[in-house]
Amino acid sequence: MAQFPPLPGAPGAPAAPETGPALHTHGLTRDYGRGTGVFDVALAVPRGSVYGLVGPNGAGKTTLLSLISGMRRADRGEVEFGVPRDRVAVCTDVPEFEPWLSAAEVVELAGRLVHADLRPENVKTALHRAGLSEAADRKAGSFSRGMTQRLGLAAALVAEPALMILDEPTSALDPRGRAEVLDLVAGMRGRTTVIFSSHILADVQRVCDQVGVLRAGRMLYQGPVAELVAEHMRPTWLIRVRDDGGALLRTFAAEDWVARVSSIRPGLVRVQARTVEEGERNILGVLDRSGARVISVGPEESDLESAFLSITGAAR
Ligand SMILES: Nc1ncnc2c1ncn2[C@@H]1O[C@H](COP(=O)(O)OP(=O)(O)OP(=O)(O)O)[C@@H](O)[C@H]1O
Repeated sequence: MAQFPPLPGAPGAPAAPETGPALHTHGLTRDYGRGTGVFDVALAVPRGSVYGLVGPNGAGKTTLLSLISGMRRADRGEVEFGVPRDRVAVCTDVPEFEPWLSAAEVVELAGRLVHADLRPENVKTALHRAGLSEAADRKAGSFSRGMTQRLGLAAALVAEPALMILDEPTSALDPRGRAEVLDLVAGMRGRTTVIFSSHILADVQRVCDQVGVLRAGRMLYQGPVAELVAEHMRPTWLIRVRDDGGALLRTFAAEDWVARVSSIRPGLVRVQARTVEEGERNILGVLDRSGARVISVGPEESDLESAFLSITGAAR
């Protein structure tokens, strides 16, 4: 049985501290059997951060967020909020609303659950931030999946939460909608703590400062995105040349410090050294001796995607 401490903000509970993590869990476990579920998860979400929860399909992201938000029960472990419980907002990946309510009514209802004195401006602002001003009077039942997802965000935003838990908030959105929602999330940094799950690692890299990598229900890495990317920096360079690059490729292949060389497309060669140092010491000398007409040469940027693939054991 899960041992939950009294929720901060609940009657009789101590006042929430203003420092320390906005959310943390200890030993959080939900075992569905046959190795699935989440196991011993110690999540730590720093106050004011934007925390991305990533992992392959079935890693346990939705389960973990549901345990935190109380929608599912843990077998064991603890969830501790560092913010008042009534300032935590949750938005599921497929939010559902009464189809006969207008978007404004949905948001107003959500807001009044928390603030009895909610003002019409609060509803307007939330709809505006979620990009739904034009659709305020339309029935929720007529909304596309992307608009429904935005409505979920508006309903979560209206009471100005201190912590937002968002499960795949951009999954149903087109590229423009995704960019808008990511900007919205990025704009909350420092004021509102946000934890969101996503499959799209470029999105996470763009807006998150913290990341948690789940695989098979276990947390493989948790910490700053920048650190994870730097740890997995690969000693790889991209070289653009005027010709098709075939001769250069053969030249690099004969070098003993080169671990791998490949042609990405005509005129673009990728060279992977055994170490950063060997690459930095040798690459320009080889280019010089080769006589190739070099347009550009530079390190291949490491990104969250390559770090993720490395950490979860998949080869690129
Ligand atoms: N209620 C349940 N009963 C039994 N097994 C479940 C239940 N819910 C989820 N699972 C299993 O637990 C694992 C984790 O599922 P979960 O939905 O939490 O993963 P996820 O990381 O959110 O996946 P996705 O990225 O595909 O949405 C999966 O193997 C899933 O089939």
